[in-house]
Amino acid sequence: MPMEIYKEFTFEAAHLLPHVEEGHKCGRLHGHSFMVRIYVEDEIDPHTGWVMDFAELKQHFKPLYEQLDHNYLNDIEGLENPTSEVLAKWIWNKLKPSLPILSQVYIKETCTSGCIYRGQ
Ligand SMILES: Nc1nc2c(c(=O)[nH]1)N=C([C@H](O)[C@H](O)COP(=O)(O)OP(=O)(O)OP(=O)(O)O)CN2
Ligand SMILES: [Zn+2]
Repeated sequence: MPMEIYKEFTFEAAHLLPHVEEGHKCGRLHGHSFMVRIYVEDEIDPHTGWVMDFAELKQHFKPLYEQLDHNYLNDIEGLENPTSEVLAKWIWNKLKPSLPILSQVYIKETCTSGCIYRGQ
């Protein structure tokens, strides 16, 4: 029976959304405390009793965290229009090749807004 586990990260970043209509609040430079959850799904290893060490999951996300945290997202290649949806796909595409059991990327941009991406 497969099990899904996750590791949660928070990072601070600034952005603006370049394609919103004139006067939209998100067209102005502003920042968020983003929350990201990385989910993986696989069988539980009968010896370790886990799907994957949470610390290993953290290692996978570390290079992306370093790129994102305290940065201006629009300057990052692939994040020129940094909506939650674009960010979720960007993280997915970066992680999936080295983390094939990746099952979901969850982004929380504000207390009340976010998105979930499960690949195509
Ligand atoms: N589908 C999307 N809509 C919006 C995104 C997005 O990434 N995807 N982003 C924004 C802004 O970046 C904004 O910072 C977050 O939007 P919003 O939830 O409207 O922010 P508030 O905290 O001001 O929400 P209230 O519930 O109205 O207080 C906009 N839309
Ligand atoms: Zn925003």
